[in-house]
Amino acid sequence: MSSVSVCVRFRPCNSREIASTGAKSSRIHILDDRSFDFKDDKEGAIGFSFDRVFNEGSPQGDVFDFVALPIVQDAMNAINGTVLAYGQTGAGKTFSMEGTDDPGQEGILPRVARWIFQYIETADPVYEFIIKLSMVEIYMERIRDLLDSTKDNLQVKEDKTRGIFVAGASEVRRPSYPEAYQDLLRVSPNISDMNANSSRSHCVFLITIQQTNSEDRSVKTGKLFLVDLAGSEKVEKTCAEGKLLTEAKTINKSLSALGNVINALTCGKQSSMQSFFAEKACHVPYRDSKLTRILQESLGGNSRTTLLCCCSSGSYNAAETLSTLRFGLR
Ligand SMILES: Nc1ncnc2c1ncn2[C@@H]1O[C@H](COP(=O)(O)OP(=O)(O)OP(=O)(O)O)[C@@H](O)[C@H]1O
Repeated sequence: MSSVSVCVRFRPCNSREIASTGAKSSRIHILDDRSFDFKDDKEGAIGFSFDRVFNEGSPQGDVFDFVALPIVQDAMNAINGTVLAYGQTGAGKTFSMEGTDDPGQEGILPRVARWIFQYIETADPVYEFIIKLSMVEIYMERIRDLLDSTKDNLQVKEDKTRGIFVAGASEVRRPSYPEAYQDLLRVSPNISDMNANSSRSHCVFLITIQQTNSEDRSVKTGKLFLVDLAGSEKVEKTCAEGKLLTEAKTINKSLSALGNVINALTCGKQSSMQSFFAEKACHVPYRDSKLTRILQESLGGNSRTTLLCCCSSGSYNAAETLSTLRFGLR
Protein backbone atom coordinates (compact mmCIF):
# COMPACT_ATOMS: atom_id res chain seq x y z
CA MET A 1 0.00 0.00 0.00
CA SER A 2 2.95 2.32 -0.59
CA SER A 3 1.86 5.85 -1.39
CA VAL A 4 4.19 8.61 -2.55
CA SER A 5 3.30 12.27 -2.88
CA VAL A 6 5.50 15.02 -4.26
CA CYS A 7 5.37 18.66 -3.17
CA VAL A 8 7.40 21.66 -4.29
CA ARG A 9 8.53 24.58 -2.14
CA PHE A 10 10.00 27.77 -3.59
CA ARG A 11 12.19 29.85 -1.34
CA PRO A 12 12.49 33.63 -1.67
CA CYS A 13 15.40 34.95 -3.76
CA ASN A 14 18.49 35.64 -1.66
CA SER A 15 20.70 38.72 -1.88
CA ARG A 16 23.13 36.99 -4.27
CA GLU A 17 20.34 36.16 -6.71
CA ILE A 18 18.85 39.64 -6.49
CA ALA A 19 22.29 41.22 -7.04
CA SER A 20 22.89 39.00 -10.04
CA THR A 21 19.55 39.05 -11.85
CA GLY A 22 17.33 41.56 -10.05
CA ALA A 23 14.49 41.23 -7.56
CA LYS A 24 11.83 40.61 -10.19
CA SER A 25 13.57 37.77 -11.93
CA SER A 26 11.25 35.00 -10.75
CA ARG A 27 10.88 32.14 -13.22
CA ILE A 28 7.72 30.92 -11.56
CA HIS A 29 4.13 31.85 -12.27
CA ILE A 30 1.95 30.09 -9.70
CA LEU A 31 -1.45 29.10 -11.08
CA ASP A 32 -3.00 27.46 -8.00
CA ASP A 33 -1.86 25.44 -5.00
CA ARG A 34 -0.99 22.47 -7.22
CA SER A 35 0.35 23.95 -10.44
CA PHE A 36 2.60 26.62 -11.92
CA ASP A 37 4.46 27.61 -15.06
CA PHE A 38 8.24 27.68 -15.16
CA LYS A 39 9.70 30.19 -17.65
CA ASP A 40 12.53 28.49 -19.49
CA ASP A 41 14.90 30.37 -21.82
CA LYS A 42 14.72 27.68 -24.50
CA GLU A 43 11.34 26.02 -24.06
CA GLY A 44 9.21 28.98 -22.92
CA ALA A 45 6.54 28.36 -20.28
CA ILE A 46 6.63 24.77 -19.01
CA GLY A 47 3.60 23.69 -16.96
CA PHE A 48 4.12 21.60 -13.82
CA SER A 49 1.62 19.98 -11.44
CA PHE A 50 2.38 18.38 -8.09
CA ASP A 51 0.39 17.27 -5.08
CA ARG A 52 0.99 20.69 -3.53
CA VAL A 53 3.01 23.80 -4.34
CA PHE A 54 4.28 26.10 -1.58
CA ASN A 55 5.19 29.60 -2.65
CA GLU A 56 7.86 31.92 -1.29
CA GLY A 57 5.59 33.15 1.48
CA SER A 58 4.15 29.80 2.58
CA PRO A 59 4.40 29.49 6.38
CA GLN A 60 6.29 26.62 7.99
CA GLY A 61 3.03 25.50 9.65
CA ASP A 62 1.34 24.99 6.26
CA VAL A 63 4.28 22.91 5.04
CA PHE A 64 4.13 20.73 8.18
CA ASP A 65 0.34 20.31 7.91
CA PHE A 66 0.45 19.05 4.35
CA VAL A 67 3.82 17.32 4.11
CA ALA A 68 4.32 15.71 7.53
CA LEU A 69 1.09 15.65 9.55
CA PRO A 70 -0.66 12.82 7.64
CA ILE A 71 2.55 10.80 7.86
CA VAL A 72 3.04 11.26 11.60
CA GLN A 73 -0.66 10.50 12.19
CA ASP A 74 -0.24 7.23 10.30
CA ALA A 75 2.94 6.42 12.24
CA MET A 76 0.82 6.43 15.42
CA ASN A 77 -1.12 3.60 13.76
CA ALA A 78 2.05 1.66 13.00
CA ILE A 79 2.22 2.75 9.35
CA ASN A 80 5.82 3.66 8.53
CA GLY A 81 6.51 6.95 6.80
CA THR A 82 9.22 9.06 5.23
CA VAL A 83 9.62 12.75 4.50
CA LEU A 84 12.49 13.60 2.15
CA ALA A 85 13.77 17.12 1.46
CA TYR A 86 15.42 17.26 -1.97
CA GLY A 87 17.10 20.13 -3.83
CA GLN A 88 20.35 21.89 -4.63
CA THR A 89 22.55 23.32 -1.87
CA GLY A 90 20.92 26.43 -0.42
CA ALA A 91 17.45 25.57 -1.78
CA GLY A 92 15.77 25.45 1.63
CA LYS A 93 15.98 21.77 2.65
CA THR A 94 17.34 22.43 6.15
CA PHE A 95 15.05 25.43 6.57
CA SER A 96 12.10 23.18 5.78
CA MET A 97 13.24 20.23 7.90
CA GLU A 98 14.67 22.04 10.92
CA GLY A 99 13.68 25.69 10.55
CA THR A 100 14.97 28.27 12.98
CA ASP A 101 14.35 29.16 16.64
CA ASP A 102 12.29 32.21 15.71
CA PRO A 103 8.63 31.89 16.72
CA GLY A 104 6.64 30.22 13.95
CA GLN A 105 9.78 29.36 11.99
CA GLU A 106 10.29 25.86 13.41
CA GLY A 107 10.59 23.28 10.67
CA ILE A 108 9.14 19.82 10.19
CA LEU A 109 11.40 17.99 12.69
CA PRO A 110 10.58 19.99 15.83
CA ARG A 111 6.90 20.18 14.81
CA VAL A 112 6.75 16.39 14.39
CA ALA A 113 8.38 15.86 17.81
CA ARG A 114 6.01 18.37 19.44
CA TRP A 115 2.97 16.81 17.77
CA ILE A 116 3.92 13.29 18.95
CA PHE A 117 4.29 14.33 22.59
CA GLN A 118 1.06 16.34 22.50
CA TYR A 119 -0.69 13.28 21.07
CA ILE A 120 0.68 11.13 23.91
CA GLU A 121 -0.57 13.60 26.55
CA THR A 122 -4.13 13.27 25.33
CA ALA A 123 -4.05 9.56 24.35
CA ASP A 124 -6.03 6.87 26.17
CA PRO A 125 -3.96 6.04 29.31
CA VAL A 126 -4.25 2.35 28.47
CA TYR A 127 -1.41 2.90 25.98
CA GLU A 128 2.20 3.10 27.15
CA PHE A 129 4.45 4.92 24.70
CA ILE A 130 8.17 4.62 24.06
CA ILE A 131 9.68 7.24 21.74
CA LYS A 132 13.19 6.58 20.44
CA LEU A 133 15.44 8.77 18.28
CA SER A 134 18.33 7.80 16.01
CA MET A 135 20.28 10.13 13.78
CA VAL A 136 22.83 9.12 11.19
CA GLU A 137 24.57 10.76 8.29
CA ILE A 138 25.45 9.04 5.03
CA TYR A 139 28.56 10.53 3.50
CA MET A 140 30.27 8.87 0.53
CA GLU A 141 28.20 5.71 1.23
CA ARG A 142 29.56 5.54 4.82
CA ILE A 143 27.07 5.70 7.67
CA ARG A 144 28.06 7.69 10.75
CA ASP A 145 26.20 8.08 14.02
CA LEU A 146 25.31 11.71 14.70
CA LEU A 147 24.57 10.96 18.36
CA ASP A 148 27.98 9.37 18.94
CA SER A 149 30.83 10.54 16.71
CA THR A 150 32.98 7.50 17.65
CA LYS A 151 30.59 5.26 15.67
CA ASP A 152 31.60 5.36 12.03
CA ASN A 153 31.17 3.11 9.00
CA LEU A 154 28.05 1.44 10.42
CA GLN A 155 26.45 -1.38 8.45
CA VAL A 156 22.86 -1.92 7.37
CA LYS A 157 21.54 -5.28 8.64
CA GLU A 158 18.26 -7.14 8.48
CA ASP A 159 16.64 -9.63 10.81
CA LYS A 160 13.20 -11.04 11.44
CA THR A 161 12.41 -9.06 14.58
CA ARG A 162 13.94 -5.68 13.79
CA GLY A 163 13.54 -5.69 10.02
CA ILE A 164 16.13 -3.46 8.31
CA PHE A 165 18.29 -1.38 10.67
CA VAL A 166 21.63 0.34 11.05
CA ALA A 167 23.60 -1.98 13.33
CA GLY A 168 25.16 -0.20 16.29
CA ALA A 169 23.47 3.16 15.70
CA SER A 170 22.60 4.90 18.98
CA GLU A 171 18.95 4.83 19.85
CA VAL A 172 17.94 7.17 22.66
CA ARG A 173 14.64 7.08 24.52
CA ARG A 174 13.02 10.45 24.98
CA PRO A 175 10.24 10.91 27.53
CA SER A 176 9.13 14.39 26.49
CA TYR A 177 9.33 17.06 23.82
CA PRO A 178 12.02 19.25 25.46
CA GLU A 179 14.52 16.37 25.59
CA ALA A 180 13.75 15.34 22.01
CA TYR A 181 14.07 18.94 20.86
CA GLN A 182 17.45 19.29 22.57
CA ASP A 183 18.70 16.26 20.63
CA LEU A 184 17.51 17.73 17.37
CA LEU A 185 19.26 21.01 18.15
CA ARG A 186 22.44 19.28 19.27
CA VAL A 187 22.94 17.58 15.93
CA SER A 188 21.55 20.35 13.78
CA PRO A 189 24.07 20.91 10.99
CA ASN A 190 23.44 24.63 11.37
CA ILE A 191 24.85 24.84 14.84
CA SER A 192 27.01 21.79 15.24
CA ASP A 193 30.23 20.92 13.50
CA MET A 194 29.62 17.21 14.02
CA ASN A 195 28.52 16.68 10.48
CA ALA A 196 30.87 19.03 8.76
CA ASN A 197 29.68 17.82 5.34
CA SER A 198 26.05 18.80 5.88
CA SER A 199 25.41 19.82 2.26
CA ARG A 200 27.32 16.82 0.98
CA SER A 201 25.74 14.16 3.17
CA HIS A 202 22.27 12.74 3.68
CA CYS A 203 21.11 13.43 7.21
CA VAL A 204 18.64 10.75 8.36
CA PHE A 205 16.51 11.21 11.49
CA LEU A 206 14.52 8.22 12.67
CA ILE A 207 11.74 8.48 15.24
CA THR A 208 10.38 5.13 16.43
CA ILE A 209 7.00 5.17 18.14
CA GLN A 210 6.15 2.09 20.15
CA GLN A 211 2.75 1.74 21.86
CA THR A 212 1.90 -1.05 24.23
CA ASN A 213 -1.67 -1.73 25.26
CA SER A 214 -1.33 -2.32 29.01
CA GLU A 215 -4.47 -4.49 29.09
CA ASP A 216 -3.81 -7.01 26.34
CA ARG A 217 -0.02 -6.28 26.02
CA SER A 218 -0.35 -5.91 22.24
CA VAL A 219 2.41 -3.74 20.75
CA LYS A 220 2.26 -1.40 17.72
CA THR A 221 5.40 0.17 16.25
CA GLY A 222 5.64 2.93 13.64
CA LYS A 223 8.87 4.25 12.15
CA LEU A 224 9.19 7.77 10.86
CA PHE A 225 12.18 8.79 8.73
CA LEU A 226 12.87 12.50 8.19
CA VAL A 227 15.65 13.01 5.68
CA ASP A 228 17.59 16.13 4.70
CA LEU A 229 19.21 14.96 1.48
CA ALA A 230 22.61 16.04 0.17
CA GLY A 231 22.61 18.91 -2.34
CA SER A 232 21.52 17.74 -5.78
CA GLU A 233 23.56 20.17 -7.92
CA LYS A 234 25.02 18.79 -11.09
CA VAL A 235 28.62 17.61 -11.10
CA GLU A 236 29.52 20.01 -13.95
CA LYS A 237 28.20 23.01 -12.02
CA THR A 238 30.32 22.27 -8.96
CA CYS A 239 33.51 22.42 -11.15
CA ALA A 240 34.75 19.68 -8.84
CA GLU A 241 37.97 17.76 -9.29
CA GLY A 242 39.68 14.95 -7.36
CA LYS A 243 38.00 14.10 -4.05
CA LEU A 244 35.24 16.67 -4.58
CA LEU A 245 34.41 15.11 -7.94
CA THR A 246 34.19 11.64 -6.40
CA GLU A 247 32.00 13.11 -3.66
CA ALA A 248 29.67 14.78 -6.18
CA LYS A 249 29.40 11.59 -8.26
CA THR A 250 28.61 9.52 -5.15
CA ILE A 251 25.84 11.95 -4.19
CA ASN A 252 24.37 11.94 -7.69
CA LYS A 253 24.47 8.15 -7.73
CA SER A 254 22.59 7.79 -4.45
CA LEU A 255 20.03 10.45 -5.44
CA SER A 256 19.49 8.61 -8.74
CA ALA A 257 19.03 5.39 -6.78
CA LEU A 258 16.39 7.14 -4.67
CA GLY A 259 14.70 8.45 -7.83
CA ASN A 260 14.69 4.96 -9.34
CA VAL A 261 13.13 3.47 -6.22
CA ILE A 262 10.41 6.15 -6.12
CA ASN A 263 9.84 5.61 -9.85
CA ALA A 264 9.47 1.89 -9.40
CA LEU A 265 7.04 2.43 -6.52
CA THR A 266 4.88 4.96 -8.29
CA CYS A 267 5.15 4.07 -12.01
CA GLY A 268 3.32 7.30 -12.91
CA LYS A 269 0.58 8.13 -10.45
CA GLN A 270 -1.10 4.95 -9.35
CA SER A 271 -3.62 4.16 -6.71
CA SER A 272 -2.31 2.46 -3.56
CA MET A 273 -3.67 -0.85 -4.78
CA GLN A 274 -2.00 -0.51 -8.20
CA SER A 275 1.21 0.54 -6.53
CA PHE A 276 1.03 -2.51 -4.24
CA PHE A 277 0.84 -4.79 -7.27
CA ALA A 278 3.51 -2.78 -9.12
CA GLU A 279 5.88 -3.32 -6.21
CA LYS A 280 5.12 -7.03 -6.21
CA ALA A 281 5.53 -7.27 -9.98
CA CYS A 282 8.62 -5.15 -10.63
CA HIS A 283 12.02 -5.06 -9.04
CA VAL A 284 12.51 -2.10 -6.70
CA PRO A 285 16.27 -1.40 -6.56
CA TYR A 286 16.58 -0.70 -2.82
CA ARG A 287 20.06 -2.21 -2.64
CA ASP A 288 21.60 0.31 -5.05
CA SER A 289 22.47 2.75 -2.23
CA LYS A 290 22.79 2.84 1.56
CA LEU A 291 20.06 5.49 1.67
CA THR A 292 17.41 3.45 -0.13
CA ARG A 293 18.39 0.32 1.79
CA ILE A 294 17.91 2.10 5.16
CA LEU A 295 14.60 3.55 4.01
CA GLN A 296 13.34 0.36 2.37
CA GLU A 297 10.64 -0.47 4.92
CA SER A 298 9.41 3.11 5.04
CA LEU A 299 9.33 3.76 1.28
CA GLY A 300 7.75 0.56 0.05
CA GLY A 301 5.30 -1.91 1.50
CA ASN A 302 2.71 -0.54 3.86
CA SER A 303 4.04 3.00 4.08
CA ARG A 304 3.55 6.62 3.12
CA THR A 305 6.19 8.96 1.66
CA THR A 306 6.35 12.65 0.81
CA LEU A 307 9.13 14.10 -1.31
CA LEU A 308 9.52 17.84 -0.75
CA CYS A 309 11.39 19.38 -3.68
CA CYS A 310 12.98 22.63 -2.54
CA CYS A 311 14.03 25.23 -5.09
CA SER A 312 14.72 28.84 -5.77
CA SER A 313 12.29 30.81 -7.87
CA GLY A 314 15.02 33.09 -9.25
CA SER A 315 16.71 33.12 -12.65
CA TYR A 316 20.17 32.66 -11.15
CA ASN A 317 19.44 29.02 -10.30
CA ALA A 318 16.99 28.30 -13.14
CA ALA A 319 18.84 25.26 -14.49
CA GLU A 320 19.06 23.62 -11.06
CA THR A 321 15.42 24.43 -10.32
CA LEU A 322 14.33 22.80 -13.57
CA SER A 323 16.39 19.74 -12.76
CA THR A 324 14.82 19.54 -9.26
CA LEU A 325 11.32 19.88 -10.72
CA ARG A 326 12.02 17.13 -13.24
CA PHE A 327 13.29 14.88 -10.46
CA GLY A 328 9.97 15.43 -8.71
CA LEU A 329 7.95 14.47 -11.81
CA ARG A 330 7.50 10.79 -11.03
N1 LIG B 1 11.18 29.27 2.57
C1 LIG B 1 12.16 30.05 3.04
N2 LIG B 1 11.87 31.26 3.58
C2 LIG B 1 12.85 32.05 4.06
N3 LIG B 1 14.17 31.74 4.03
C3 LIG B 1 14.52 30.56 3.51
C4 LIG B 1 13.54 29.65 2.99
N4 LIG B 1 14.18 28.57 2.53
C5 LIG B 1 15.49 28.78 2.76
N5 LIG B 1 15.69 29.97 3.34
C6 LIG B 1 17.00 30.52 3.71
O1 LIG B 1 17.91 30.23 2.64
C7 LIG B 1 19.18 29.83 3.14
C8 LIG B 1 19.56 28.44 2.60
O2 LIG B 1 18.58 27.51 3.05
P1 LIG B 1 18.98 26.06 3.62
O3 LIG B 1 20.18 26.11 4.51
O4 LIG B 1 17.76 25.50 4.21
O5 LIG B 1 19.38 25.32 2.29
P2 LIG B 1 19.73 23.77 2.10
O6 LIG B 1 18.98 23.33 0.91
O7 LIG B 1 19.50 23.03 3.35
O8 LIG B 1 21.28 23.82 1.80
P3 LIG B 1 22.40 22.71 2.16
O9 LIG B 1 22.28 21.66 1.10
O10 LIG B 1 23.66 23.49 2.09
O11 LIG B 1 22.14 22.16 3.52
C9 LIG B 1 19.08 29.86 4.65
O12 LIG B 1 19.60 31.09 5.10
C10 LIG B 1 17.59 29.79 4.92
O13 LIG B 1 17.24 30.42 6.14
